[in-house]
Amino acid sequence: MQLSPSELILNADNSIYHLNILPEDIATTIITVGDPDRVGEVSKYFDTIELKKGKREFITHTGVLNGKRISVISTGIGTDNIDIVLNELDALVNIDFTTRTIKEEKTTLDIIRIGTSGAIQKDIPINTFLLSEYAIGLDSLLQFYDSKHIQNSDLQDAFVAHTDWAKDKSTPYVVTCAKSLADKVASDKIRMGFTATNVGFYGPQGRILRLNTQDNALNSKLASFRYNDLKITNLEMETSGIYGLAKLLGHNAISLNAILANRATEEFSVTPGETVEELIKYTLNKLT
Ligand SMILES: O=P(O)(O)O[C@H]1O[C@H](CO)[C@@H](O)[C@H]1O
Ligand SMILES: O=c1cc[nH]c(=O)[nH]1
Repeated sequence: MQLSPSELILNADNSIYHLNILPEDIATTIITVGDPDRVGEVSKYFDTIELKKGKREFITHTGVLNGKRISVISTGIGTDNIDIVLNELDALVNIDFTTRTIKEEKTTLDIIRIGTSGAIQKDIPINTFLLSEYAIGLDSLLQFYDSKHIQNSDLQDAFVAHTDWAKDKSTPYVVTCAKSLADKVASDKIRMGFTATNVGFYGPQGRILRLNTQDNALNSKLASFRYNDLKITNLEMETSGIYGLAKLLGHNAISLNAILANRATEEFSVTPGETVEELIKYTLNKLT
């Protein structure tokens, strides 16, 4: 079936609509970062850079490090942007732009998020590196897709009961990382975690500046939730969407978090730039 111009949207140069890149512009190993300025912080370590392109918050650099071709792309903030980035990355490798048809033979991408995050457990020190083994999406992205088969409904039901989750909010979904990729990047420098992804930085992460929240106990309920030996470790804004869509589309994804805030101890890193830089160097070293 041919995908129509309103569904698969290509620019005049045949690049994909938002990312503004061509199929040949990306490697099969892709690092995602939230902040467009972080793209250069990653690609400055490449031995060679073959491409720099961008549009809106979606900046892409592709290059080679130690013989391995890598792309780094900024997603901006939130799972709404992740919907765009994951679908367009997949289209770049798995849809033929000339015939507008889905390719018979699929390409699998390795997708590695390098992002920042806030811990909700007291015992997670500032500047920790954390790999999200599990993610719980408090956003609604995955619920728009045929995705029940990749959700962990028992865990979700236990979470909804524990937190007395308001019906006005979307139903939480639990998804997991790609174990093979996690094994490649993990070490004793990385703490494994269970990441909660939410739709905002303030109210949805329990921050109160001037506005009161619907549930002032949200973060303490997240922190006290237990399921077998699992407990929620940290909060950020992309991981559940990346894991959910990557799994549905047949890609491998992991999310690495530089813990800059601890919400339980009310601390924030005094060296955020250095911590993110260390995580970038660590990740590139493991990938190449
Ligand atoms: O540092 P990045 O990758 O943007 O990740 C985290 O930081 C942003 C909020 O400040 C959100 O995108 C959150 O997920
Ligand atoms: O607390 C934090 C820190 C970074 N990013 C988030 O989303 N939350």
